[in-house]
Amino acid sequence: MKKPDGKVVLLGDMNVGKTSLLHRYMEKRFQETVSTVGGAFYLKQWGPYNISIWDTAGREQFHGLGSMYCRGAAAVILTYDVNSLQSLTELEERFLELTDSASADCIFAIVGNKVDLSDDCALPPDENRPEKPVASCGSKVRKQVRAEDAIALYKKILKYKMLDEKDVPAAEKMCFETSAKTGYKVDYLFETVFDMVVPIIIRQKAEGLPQTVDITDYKPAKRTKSGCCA
Ligand SMILES: Nc1nc2c(ncn2[C@@H]2O[C@H](COP(=O)(O)OP(=O)(O)OP(=O)(O)O)[C@@H](O)[C@H]2O)c(=O)[nH]1
Ligand SMILES: [Mg+2]
Repeated sequence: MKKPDGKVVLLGDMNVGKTSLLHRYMEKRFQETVSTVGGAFYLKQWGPYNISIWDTAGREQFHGLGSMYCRGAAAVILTYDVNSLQSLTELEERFLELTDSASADCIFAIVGNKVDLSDDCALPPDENRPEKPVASCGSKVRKQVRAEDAIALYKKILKYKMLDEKDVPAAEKMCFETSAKTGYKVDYLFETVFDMVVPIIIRQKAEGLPQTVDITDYKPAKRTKSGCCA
């Protein structure tokens, strides 16, 4: 098997469409999925480099695996569902800390998937959205997460990582909206990220950093009261 030169990891809550995005990009089709168990990866040739793209499980019981998959990652694609504000909140509350093991110069992309289900009839900026029932907007439902919400999260990530806005790609460039179902902006997302990780791969190769996932790094998650893992 070819050895990967660099790693891109998809993270996000269950059901947001991580596996579907990867299928759409790699196989150019949308097919029914089953909820991911553990993780899986695809290898993508990008110019002279082989990039491994890791699909992770959003389900809580697999949460402990996330930081193992992120180890040394050149890019992390944080995925949410544009019709679920909670799925965006989860990125900050549950998934961001998993990226502590990623490369220090890791690229972050924030991706709102399932745009085919909603119309972008923008909400008034001061409307208190989460408590409101989903209103209809034309033939579709009204989108629950605005582009500005994703941009605000990107800026919080920079703060968390203690990065200066002027040293990293602009938030507007790194926040995407996609549909794995129709294929909308899926190629654009992955190919933008691949172009950005090439310099990181070159540096990692020069430093001789390994690009495999070491399962001995896995630390089982603590049990919570509900019996799930955290
Ligand atoms: N309408 C629509 N449905 C989607 C889209 N992407 C995924 N889905 C559906 O959403 C459900 C969950 O998709 P998955 O790709 O399995 O989600 P996941 O993030 O991989 O979930 P876990 O593996 O549990 O973490 C499936 O029924 C998909 O068919 C999309 O862009 N539009
Ligand atoms: Mg999945």
